[in-house]
Amino acid sequence: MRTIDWVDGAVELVDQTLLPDKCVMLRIHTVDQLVDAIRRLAVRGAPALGVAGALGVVLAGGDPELIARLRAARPTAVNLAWGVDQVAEHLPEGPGAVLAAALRVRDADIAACRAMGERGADLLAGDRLRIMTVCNTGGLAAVERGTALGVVQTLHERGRLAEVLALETRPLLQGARLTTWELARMGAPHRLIADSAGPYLLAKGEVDAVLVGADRIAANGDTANKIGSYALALGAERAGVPFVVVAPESTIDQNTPSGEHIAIEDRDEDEIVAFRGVRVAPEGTRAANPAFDVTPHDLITAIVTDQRIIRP
Ligand SMILES: CSC[C@@H](O)[C@@H](O)C(=O)COP(=O)(O)O
Repeated sequence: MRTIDWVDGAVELVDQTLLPDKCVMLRIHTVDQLVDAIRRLAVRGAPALGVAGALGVVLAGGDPELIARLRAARPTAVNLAWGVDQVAEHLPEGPGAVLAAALRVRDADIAACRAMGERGADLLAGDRLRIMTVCNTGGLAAVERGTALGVVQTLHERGRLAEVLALETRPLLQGARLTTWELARMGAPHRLIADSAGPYLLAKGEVDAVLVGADRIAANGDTANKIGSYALALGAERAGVPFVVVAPESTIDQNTPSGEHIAIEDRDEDEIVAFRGVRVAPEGTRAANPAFDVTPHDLITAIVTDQRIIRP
């Protein structure tokens, strides 16, 4: 199954808001529909957003206003703007060239994820690895295989995975809803943990490596990823556990010198005070909802890309 693809003249994508209860494909015909799907996280995860941006330019039919709106639908994952730009530069060559460029972005993601899986699994030492991860970085965050969870998949295929400890990833529960769903489909052993249990389990020696994805990697290696990643990086350093970022080269933003320049998406307060329409805090409670945090490069053991290993 592909998370996102171009099928019979439209974008098709898995509506991730409905998982794990239902696996429903959405057909997207307009940029407005695509921007809505991106904002409400029906499609999400940096590599999948890159492909959404690329395919969205085909839907935009050269309209610069639509392209600008698509490019800005979410601010933190650089892949979205990157995917748009990869395709938009072919607009003068006509619709055939635009579609071909968009499909190249899709195919490049499939190849990049496979390469990251291999390189990441080669990097990690040990035969029975216990991996901790946050958010969802699997096939649902890309096209076919994921980034950090792509490494987990490769380890599992090689018979080297003991267990995954997956953080539930408040407030939208990408870990509880999506990562567990993917790990179960892979047949990979896993347990779900509360986000706040991460550093404690690291301190107890229950983890061999922390693997996370990235939404934007600044030129100095500072890395924006799902909120909670920074706490894991601090816990991992204290426990002497490798903290490894797995992301395609397209997530590295050479135009952003360091983490303090990365725009962090602030999402709706309702996502914190309620879940799926059920209020969990007293009425009128205010909330802060940064969707990402920044892990400074000195806490990162290695960045595994589709082309190389960087030690920031
Ligand atoms: C391979 S996905 C890398 C990141 O995009 C992922 O870790 C993440 O933070 C996704 O956040 P989301 O808000 O679900 O789009």
